[in-house]
Amino acid sequence: MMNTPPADFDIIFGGGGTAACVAAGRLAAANPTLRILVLEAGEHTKNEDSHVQPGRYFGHLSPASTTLKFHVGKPSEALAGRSLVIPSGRCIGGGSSVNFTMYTRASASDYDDWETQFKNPGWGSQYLLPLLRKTETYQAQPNQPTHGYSGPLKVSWGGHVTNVANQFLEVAAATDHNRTYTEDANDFYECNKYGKWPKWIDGETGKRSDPAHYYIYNQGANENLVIRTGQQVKRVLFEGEKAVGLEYVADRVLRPDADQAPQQVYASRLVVLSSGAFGSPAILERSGIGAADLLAKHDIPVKVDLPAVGENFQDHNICFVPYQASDEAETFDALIRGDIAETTKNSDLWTEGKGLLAANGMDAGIKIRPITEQDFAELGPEFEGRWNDYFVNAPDKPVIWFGPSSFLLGDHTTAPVRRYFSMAYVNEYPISMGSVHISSGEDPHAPSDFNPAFLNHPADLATLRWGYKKTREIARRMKYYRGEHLPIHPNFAAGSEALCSGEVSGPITLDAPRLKYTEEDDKAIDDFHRKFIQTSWHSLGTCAMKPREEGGVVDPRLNVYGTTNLKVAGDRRLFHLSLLLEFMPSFNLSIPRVGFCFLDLSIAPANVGANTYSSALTVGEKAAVIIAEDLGLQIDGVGALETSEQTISGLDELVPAPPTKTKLPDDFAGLEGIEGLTISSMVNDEYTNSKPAMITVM
Ligand SMILES: Cc1cc2nc3c(=O)[nH]c(=O)nc-3n(C[C@H](O)[C@H](O)[C@H](O)COP(=O)(O)OP(=O)(O)OC[C@H]3O[C@@H](n4cnc5c(N)ncnc54)[C@H](O)[C@@H]3O)c2cc1C
Repeated sequence: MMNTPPADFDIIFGGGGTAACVAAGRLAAANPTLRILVLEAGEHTKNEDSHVQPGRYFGHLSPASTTLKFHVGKPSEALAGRSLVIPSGRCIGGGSSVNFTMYTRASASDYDDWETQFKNPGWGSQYLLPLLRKTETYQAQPNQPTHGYSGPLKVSWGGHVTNVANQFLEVAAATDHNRTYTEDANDFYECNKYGKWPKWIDGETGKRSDPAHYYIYNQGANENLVIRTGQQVKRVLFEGEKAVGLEYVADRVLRPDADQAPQQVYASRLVVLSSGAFGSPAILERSGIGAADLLAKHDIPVKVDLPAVGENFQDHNICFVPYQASDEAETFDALIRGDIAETTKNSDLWTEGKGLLAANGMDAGIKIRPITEQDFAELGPEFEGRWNDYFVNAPDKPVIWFGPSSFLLGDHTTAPVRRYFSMAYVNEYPISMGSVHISSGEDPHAPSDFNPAFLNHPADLATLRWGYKKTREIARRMKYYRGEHLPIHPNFAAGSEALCSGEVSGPITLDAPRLKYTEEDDKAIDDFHRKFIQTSWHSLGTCAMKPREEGGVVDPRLNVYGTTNLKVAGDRRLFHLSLLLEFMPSFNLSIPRVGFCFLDLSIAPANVGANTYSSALTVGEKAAVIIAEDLGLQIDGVGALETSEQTISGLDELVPAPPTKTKLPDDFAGLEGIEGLTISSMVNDEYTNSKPAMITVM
């Protein structure tokens, strides 16, 4: 038995992303004497324009970005030989500090499945809805029963809703007589209603609503809450079966010249892994927790043979199909190209909480399910089984989400300089599932052995085919429509009725007949999806919360199977805690104990039919409850989070400033030629290790 050095902290978080910021922030607010360390691979985000101005999210997608980590999948026949590249957030706040700020909630039945199908008591919708409400102040609309009105994160329509979105809604209303409009398309329960789309943006200040700023940076005066950036967690340190600390090394992207000697840090009460769907399984495997044969391959002594670690990888498949737009369309394209006048104008507007930098260009949409015979015919026989097995008895689950985006999400260096809008459609519950594992037992910077497994099932293609056809009919009728952007559309055969048109003078009439697609046309659409489908940036599921014998890695208390944990025996039930949290008690510390648990979207046992930020926040809130109870902390009122803008200061245990200009980070070695990585590359991106500069303000 090793002699564990004295602990420097009560709780250590390995990974400082979305869920970690929420849980660490809640615990610190509840008891400021709790010594909490957050170790994060990426950089600080505090008050950086590239993070707080939501409209700059494109910049993070640049191949030179240091705020994303790019995970390169194996080449796949299902993707026409492509290697899909899937990024994840890599900074304080993780995905929430770089994402598109789309506010989309899961369906209630998604969480009910987590509870009943995957046997996780306390994780059903009735327990999580109070936590969803607790995260938010819903500025978009008053008095909605399923929304919250006093949480730290603001939700609004953003600083500008484009006329493209309004046109989309008008055409949908005029042509889709089977579906209606709603003011709240995210009420948690309903599908098949068109609506404006809210954002995680403060409607008054125009700022991004992220837990980095509103759960962590606003507690800058608390010296017991320590954030260390530029640190790669290598593995968990154990004393027997008990997790006692973390080993970490300097991050090579942020600190390329730093000594790589491993350092150790110890916790007196809890070690938390919160490194996301890619980071958390990798840390577990390097710690000897994973499939025994895989660990043996990398010379890692087996601590727990847990074959499900790194399996069950899920995401959503998305396609942004671009259309040429007339000059009247309000779009982000000039901003993305770095146009100085446009950037200056919108920077000025942002100071008043208005304009495109206070928005995201995705202002309308629908969670849609098939209704008509034509819908089912377009979805075809490949989808029939999926419909009957999965969707038919879950009326709140959308088959796809679709909506307009006021930009071309593609390479603006090769596209003609003009305005574009796109139709985005997302397969909300792909059947195909992948895996992510380590490729080295020692080097935490080594690329992962990653199989995204997109489009391995024919029903996934059928769903997307429906998305293409439905959205194209709306796009062609919108008054700003000026033809398809041919490089990113299916290559229909000459003579096909479906042939794309390129430049046109205007839209077709609202009552024009719908296009008819032949089998050959459908094949062209499938080929197109194999070539162009991409990630929705919604990775999850790789350390699934399920029974161990059913492929689980963590139990419903977020403890890793086979390690000593803090499971509280007895009769305290989670729903009592959820109710208590409504009133946010404060904590009293009791017996020091050490444990090990998990907290990020890697725990999701199954997919959610939505963008995933909202679920990550909820996992963070739920984890705060569980940790408080497991540590024997008494909850008798939880400290409120100070959300005033003035309090965002302090917490400055910063790494040295990153170098201003270096070669591409290691993540990118050999990636230059990979299709998909150029998506959203910016005109003015320099290969720097500083903030990616998508939009320059001169
Ligand atoms: C580009 C992008 C756009 C998105 N757009 C939207 C959107 O518009 N709406 C929406 O709802 N969702 C969106 N998402 C998804 C959403 O942001 C994520 O689902 C969510 O942030 C996941 O939270 P998490 O806590 O599980 O992990 P993350 O937030 O990814 O946090 C994990 C953290 O761990 C760190 N880490 C990893 N490995 C290590 C290690 N070894 N050592 C130390 N630190 C480590 C990472 O750097 C990261 O900061 C988007 C995501 C991305 C990446």
